[in-house]
Amino acid sequence: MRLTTTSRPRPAAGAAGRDGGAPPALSVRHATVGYDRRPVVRDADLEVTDGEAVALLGANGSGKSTLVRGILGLADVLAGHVDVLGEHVEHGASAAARLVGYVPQRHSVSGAVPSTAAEVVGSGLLASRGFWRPPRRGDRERVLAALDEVGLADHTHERVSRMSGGQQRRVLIARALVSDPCLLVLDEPTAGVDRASTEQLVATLARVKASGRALLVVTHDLAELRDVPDRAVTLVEGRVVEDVRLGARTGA
Ligand SMILES: Nc1ncnc2c1ncn2[C@@H]1O[C@H](COP(=O)(O)OP(=O)(O)OP(=O)(O)O)[C@@H](O)[C@H]1O
Repeated sequence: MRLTTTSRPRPAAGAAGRDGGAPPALSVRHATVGYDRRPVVRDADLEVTDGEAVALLGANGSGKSTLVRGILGLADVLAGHVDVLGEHVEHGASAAARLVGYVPQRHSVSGAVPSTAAEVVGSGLLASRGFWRPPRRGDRERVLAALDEVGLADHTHERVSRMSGGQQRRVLIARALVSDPCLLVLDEPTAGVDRASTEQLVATLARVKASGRALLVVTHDLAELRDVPDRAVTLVEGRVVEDVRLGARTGA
């Protein structure tokens, strides 16, 4: 039984887009992002629309994580704008937590925690809603739909610590999807994952994109993502030096 649909209703939007239509999932305009007033990323422009996937490339220390932290409201936007679905993202503000799903780099689930896949995914609802709020009707269905979206509907009650690294990564993607974000940001989703699991992860990302969500994927290995990214944006020393549309690629 499929619990997800292929076209998602948009959550309530903020301001209209620049052409007066619906705002893009992510709009970064002339943004300078850094820490303690020290700029790391300067004058960056980046837009990701619904159903579009963008790969974010750059050498170590080029500022990829800092830009992502700016989008998540975890680093200071010192100048310019970062808008998610037309809502300004400010350091510490809650808009990003509601509208952006985030899958951190090399995150796996501790073997010491005897949680099931459903419990880990359910924790994503607490994070986006606030720990003090009571469970809502429909939470169980949301968890099942998120697990279905990543192809793990048959693993709901399985201990995550017993799953493969690739499956654990997909559980974490489901945790990021459970609050129905318009934008999913992933930091090196295929790093440290074997080839077969990478194929499944890439298929999962293709499905998430087909559902209409926007994807921003930080990666060192564009080829590994096959045909998922529509564009590649490259950072060098904190500046966006290239934003190119990618043609259909056949992969290796
Ligand atoms: N929390 C922080 N406080 C102060 N400076 C930071 C912080 N995090 C990163 N930096 C600095 O920002 C610069 C860019 O780092 P960042 O982690 O954004 O690069 P990156 O492209 O993501 O690198 P990598 O590929 O190695 O993860 C570096 O000079 C780093 O020292």
